[in-house]
Amino acid sequence: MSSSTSPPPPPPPNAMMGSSLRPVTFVTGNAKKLEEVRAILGNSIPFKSLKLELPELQGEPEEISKEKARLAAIEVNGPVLVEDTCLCFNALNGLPGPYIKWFLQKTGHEGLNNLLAAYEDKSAYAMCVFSLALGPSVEPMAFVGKTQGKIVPARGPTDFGWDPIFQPDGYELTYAEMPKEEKNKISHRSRALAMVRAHFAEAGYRFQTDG
Ligand SMILES: O=c1nc[nH]c2c1ncn2[C@H]1C[C@H](O)[C@@H](COP(=O)(O)OP(=O)(O)OP(=O)(O)O)O1
Ligand SMILES: [Mg+2]
Repeated sequence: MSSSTSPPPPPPPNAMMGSSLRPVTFVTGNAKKLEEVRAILGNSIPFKSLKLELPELQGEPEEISKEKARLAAIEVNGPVLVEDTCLCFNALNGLPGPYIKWFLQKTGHEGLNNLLAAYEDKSAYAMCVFSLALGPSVEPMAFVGKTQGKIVPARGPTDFGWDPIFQPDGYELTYAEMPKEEKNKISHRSRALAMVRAHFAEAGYRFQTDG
């Protein structure tokens, strides 16, 4: 059956599609994270950055990351991207997980190895949860990337967190010993950013140009 009036157009796949967004601001207090995000994203997603240490909830990694995004979106009053990084020991059912920053600060690389001394299983995974909030009143979306590996006595440069004690599966080198480009190919961060990128491509956001 045909009708004389055409049906209403289907709703856009994303409510923000076609509207002009300000560029996304990546909010972090960690310069090394920012360096990696820049190297991994290149020109694929236009973004600015803001150095800000946001308060972090306790809880499950995804909720911690999303809450960070909510707070960042209020600060920036626009679209934001944040991430929270976990280092999870399988023998400890995923701990230290999101609390790795404090464990690292208080016990150092050696203390982190000692935590596993009582266990045969030294396996671990690095995890990054990026959260994107399009604005202060929009529910954040989370994107997770993981890299499996094991915890080893520290080897390599000590300029970025727990890189010297994490040896990804399939490598004889720790993250710290690997050339940066190699880490960025296989890292928890690059895997999560691949999902962020796919989302941007799919949602078709348009960004305001300056001015
Ligand atoms: O690829 C990494 N390789 C080695 N170490 C890493 C990596 N990525 C984060 N890290 C460290 C930084 C911090 O000690 C903890 C995560 O805590 P996390 O709250 O996500 O980071 P942060 O407070 O430094 O920066 P932010 O302002 O974005 O929250 O693991
Ligand atoms: Mg933090």
